[in-house]
Amino acid sequence: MMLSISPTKKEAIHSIALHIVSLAKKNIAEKNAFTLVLSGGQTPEELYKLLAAPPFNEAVNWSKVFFFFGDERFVPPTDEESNYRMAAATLLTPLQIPPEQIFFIDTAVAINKAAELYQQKLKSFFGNSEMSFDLILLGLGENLHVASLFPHTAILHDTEPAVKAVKTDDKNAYRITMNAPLINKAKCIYFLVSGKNKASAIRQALKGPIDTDAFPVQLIKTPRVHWFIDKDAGTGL
Ligand SMILES: O=C1O[C@H](COP(=O)(O)O)[C@@H](O)[C@H](O)[C@H]1O
Repeated sequence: MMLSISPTKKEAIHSIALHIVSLAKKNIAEKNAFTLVLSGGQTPEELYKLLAAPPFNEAVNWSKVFFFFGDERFVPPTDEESNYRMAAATLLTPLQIPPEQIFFIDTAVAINKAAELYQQKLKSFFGNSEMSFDLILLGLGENLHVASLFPHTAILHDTEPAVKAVKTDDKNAYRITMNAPLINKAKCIYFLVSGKNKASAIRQALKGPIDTDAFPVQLIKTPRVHWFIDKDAGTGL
């Protein structure tokens, strides 16, 4: 595990953007493609805007990047709460990414069907290769949820990689998410977390007693995890 603490949110975002660009270039040079799983919520908005603006928009051959979503709220793609809507507005549309490179979670069907269809989409993208993304971006909720893996939900006990529908106590109660076994298969995982309101969650995640039912983020435990946080979020470390 690596931990980078920047003085401000702006600097944490700049640092993660540089790492994303470098990883994208490396993967594109080696295998002519880069698979990137986007996180939702509010924290990554500024990161996505930065990546879509000079000089970052010119630093990567974006035609070789394939975009996926780690989780989605079960709302229409036009809804304020849609993770897809946020990523499209801040990153995908400004970069003019064509639809063939965007693997979004279709919320126009019944929720269990939506999860099943997304899993099928991922399986057919990877074909005979292992379903392992080059980079998964993640955030952290104040209640230590990650993607849509919420405390005390059945999905936390999954042992096989999958995409599932979940019901939570959160205001966006119905969601679709990659589970921890699938996330942990990624070649790289970057967390972006900022703000004093996340300090206690970060402390529990990194220094707290292990209790994955209460603190789902602790399920993400490959050595290939890099945390990018600002000083405020790191207050309790
Ligand atoms: O609901 C969600 O929350 C987490 C954290 O979001 P943030 O706004 O507190 O950064 C996010 O990573 C996840 O994708 C999203 O669906």
